[in-house]
Amino acid sequence: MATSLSQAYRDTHLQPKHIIPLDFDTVHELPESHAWIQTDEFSRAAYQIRVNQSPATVPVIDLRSPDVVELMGNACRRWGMFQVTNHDVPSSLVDDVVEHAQRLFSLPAELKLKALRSPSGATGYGVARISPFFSKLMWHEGFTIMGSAAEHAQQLWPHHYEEFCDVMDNYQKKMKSLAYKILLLLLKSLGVDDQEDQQMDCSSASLYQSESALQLNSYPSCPNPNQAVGLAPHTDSLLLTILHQNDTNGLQIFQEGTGWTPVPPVPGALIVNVGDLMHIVSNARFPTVYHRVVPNNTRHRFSIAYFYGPPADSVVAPLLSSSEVQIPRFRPVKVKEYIGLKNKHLEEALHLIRV
Ligand SMILES: C=C1C[C@]23C[C@H]1CC[C@H]2[C@@]12CCC[C@@](C)(C(=O)O1)[C@H]2[C@@H]3C(=O)O
Ligand SMILES: O=C(O)CCC(=O)C(=O)O
Ligand SMILES: [Fe+2]
Repeated sequence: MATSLSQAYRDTHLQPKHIIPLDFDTVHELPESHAWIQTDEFSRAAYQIRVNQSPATVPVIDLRSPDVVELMGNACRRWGMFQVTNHDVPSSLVDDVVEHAQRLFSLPAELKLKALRSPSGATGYGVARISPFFSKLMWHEGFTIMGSAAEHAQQLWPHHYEEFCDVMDNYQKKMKSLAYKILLLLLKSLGVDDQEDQQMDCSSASLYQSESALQLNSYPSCPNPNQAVGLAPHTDSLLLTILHQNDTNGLQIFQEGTGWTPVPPVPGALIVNVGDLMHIVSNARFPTVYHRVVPNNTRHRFSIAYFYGPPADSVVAPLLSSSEVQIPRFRPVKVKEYIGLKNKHLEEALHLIRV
């Protein structure tokens, strides 16, 4: 039987102990558990490097631009990221998703814990999946949806869970078609134009089929943001991530030589970033983006991340364009095998499949 994405995550869970989010409503100073400043992780280069104050910023691209393929290709090669406008996702739908996320995160802590993602689960309320890799906790709480959210939403709102599920389903449908559109444009910019050619090669992923996950993120205002971490630096694992952020700064990307660059919210735009699998498919022509979230003293940040990837049972391999001579930099890897490697080795996973 085919493995679903959620099964692939369940199969390789790595959570020795059950970590639960802080009850942010009741704390007025930064607890020891969330104070990163004295840890090795905090002083490692990635944290120390200054934040670029007047940086070049990731490009904002109009999806209807006649040069969209070139613009996106350039942005992905240079940044692994861009923001997109004219994406046809109604702002009312985005607002609806954010409102439901806000409603969820403002529930009392003991109620949210009823929908806790179990250590071996995929869907539900909880800390970021990467949390066990760090000795301190993040100033963050999340709600992950893989497949149906009904079971967990019902634990929160026994009689009114359907509306939440409908909104999340609608949003995922819209995201899916946007992600597919963007994937085709990116493949075109990589010189892989021919869908038929590719599908004949049955060893490579069926990039034209997909699975996805939705992550609602909440970063409450933080009493001591300079010593805390909203979301620790990481790369996203799948092909593409499409992110909405509310009007509160916090997202930063890391680039060699430049350091951390903020990605300020652009009203109405969605952020698109390259994930590890796209890095593999592009044969490292597109970098996978190392990013983090820093907390804010006064404002509550919310973000909605949609992760788009091929089916868990399919194989991903570098797609080499016919017009350039290239040597594959990665061996072919099954999506679920890569998820397993990532869940075990985090950023080392890509090195393990390098050839
Ligand atoms: C489909 C995905 C993508 C996941 C795992 C799973 C569902 C939740 C996603 C996140 C969301 C928060 C950051 C991250 C790093 C995390 O800890 O959970 C993401 C991770 C990934 O991109 O690897
Ligand atoms: O909140 C953000 O802007 C980042 C979220 C993120 O990186 C993720 O969910 O993977
Ligand atoms: Fe991310």
